[in-house]
Amino acid sequence: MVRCWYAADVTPERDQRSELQLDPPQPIDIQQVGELTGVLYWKIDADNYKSEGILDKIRKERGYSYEDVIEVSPDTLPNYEQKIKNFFEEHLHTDEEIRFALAGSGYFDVRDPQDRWIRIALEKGDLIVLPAGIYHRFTLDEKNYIKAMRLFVGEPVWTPYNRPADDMEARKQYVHKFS
Ligand SMILES: CSCCC(=O)/C(O)=C/O
Ligand SMILES: [Fe+2]
Repeated sequence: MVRCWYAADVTPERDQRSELQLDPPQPIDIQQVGELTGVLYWKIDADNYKSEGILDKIRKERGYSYEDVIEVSPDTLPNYEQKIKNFFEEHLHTDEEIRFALAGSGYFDVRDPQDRWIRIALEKGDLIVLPAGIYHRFTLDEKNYIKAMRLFVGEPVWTPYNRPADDMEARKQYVHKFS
């Protein structure tokens, strides 16, 4: 099962790629993360997802018509340094952010209703959906590699809106549901 915990701040001594555990650690399970934030989660067989059928069912039910694959590593991602920096700027999107880890791992951080960071350790086979309007960020972990499928309803829009974006309609709707 995907591991999640409340995360400490990044400091000069604690890199974004470290676990950022609190002292003492404050784990939280993904069901609770979902209740607090609206994040959805599924475990999928990443080696057999085509025959397994779970991904197809999710895709049909939620209307995900677009897919591509992103490989985040210094060797594979064009403009890597800038993209890594952008991914870790706290931001929101006007649509869901859907990521299915095919290989490797990384951390998605999402804000809870008290504005605390919850860290979600995405690994091979984890599929998460971040709702439109949720403040979040992404970083690789210390292994420095993830390959993920990106899904979308219709033509993809990847635009991040950095915090503060509280006046955006997507944010207002999100806050109305989860606060
Ligand atoms: C694991 S995919 C890289 C992160 C990303 O695409 C994104 O939009 C983060 O917010
Ligand atoms: Fe994002």
